[in-house]
Amino acid sequence: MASKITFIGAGNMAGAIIGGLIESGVAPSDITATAPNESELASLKQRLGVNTQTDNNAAVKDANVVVLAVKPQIMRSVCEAMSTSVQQQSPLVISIAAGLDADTIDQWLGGKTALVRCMPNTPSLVGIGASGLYANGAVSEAQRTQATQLMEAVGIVEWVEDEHLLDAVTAVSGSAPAYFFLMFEAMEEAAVKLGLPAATARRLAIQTALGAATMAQQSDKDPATLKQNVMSPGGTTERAIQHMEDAQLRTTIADAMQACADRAQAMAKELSAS
Ligand SMILES: NC(=O)C1=CN([C@@H]2O[C@H](COP(=O)(O)OP(=O)(O)OC[C@H]3O[C@@H](n4cnc5c(N)ncnc54)[C@H](O)[C@@H]3O)[C@@H](O)[C@H]2O)C=CC1
Ligand SMILES: O=C(O)[C@@H]1CCC=N1
Repeated sequence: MASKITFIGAGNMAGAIIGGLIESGVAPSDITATAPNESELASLKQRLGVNTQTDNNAAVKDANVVVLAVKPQIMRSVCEAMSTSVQQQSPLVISIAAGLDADTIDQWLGGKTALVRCMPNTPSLVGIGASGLYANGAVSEAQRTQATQLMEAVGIVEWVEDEHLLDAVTAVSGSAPAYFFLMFEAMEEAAVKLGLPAATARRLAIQTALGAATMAQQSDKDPATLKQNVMSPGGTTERAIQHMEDAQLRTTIADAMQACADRAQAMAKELSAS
């Protein structure tokens, strides 16, 4: 991928994607990251060897791809302050902000931007990311391929043709690593109550999640069948699963994902009106 890629913002998500890109073979010298804070940039430079810059406009010059990786709440001021540079350079712009719609960002950047909205997740850091992508009308086929290649370097990619579906992607993968981390916390706490040392419990729970995910990915059986295969009639798993069903775990998950997608929509409304 012989592109110069600039990340506007150098926080959790940018760091995860940059780490994954370098791991996949992208040269650190082809990557620039920006942030207002020199010390945040110094640690990124030391850790990953990328170029750093506190001036967003300078960082956009020479970039083929600009990834907007700041918090949604400051996206407007950041975009408006670099709109002239973006208009001059005409890079492919990829926004990873939750909620914010393509038309709003395009407007803040001065219009006619080739803009891809991407909803990634933090496992991109270890090359097992899952990203949803949406392109506006100004994105060429070559730029779509460029965005696919960039995000496939850190995981799997699914394109959506209806922009609103990115809110569903946020609910099922963007925010979802946190759901599984919560599950690890809860399982570790419960296992400690059952008498296991915390470190042992954590190791076993994480390895089990990894095993279940790998099986689900590699098997031709659906998750319901794989679950059934663990449940001996009258056995231990049946008791555990029955307890989860009785406690309406499915409803809790559905409600949480609905709340996630609703929040993305509400953020888009709040921020486009501000
Ligand atoms: N953290 C996650 O799991 C995910 C985050 N996202 C999206 O990624 C974006 C960034 O989120 P995080 O990385 O979690 O936030 P973060 O707070 O870790 O990073 C934000 C970065 O922006 C920098 N920044 C602040 N003002 C700036 C400016 N004027 N110019 C350049 N950089 C500036 C900060 O110094 C920091 O490096 C958000 O829009 C979020 O919706 C999307 C998917 C997953
Ligand atoms: O919580 C958030 O708003 C961001 C977007 C998806 C994951 N983290």
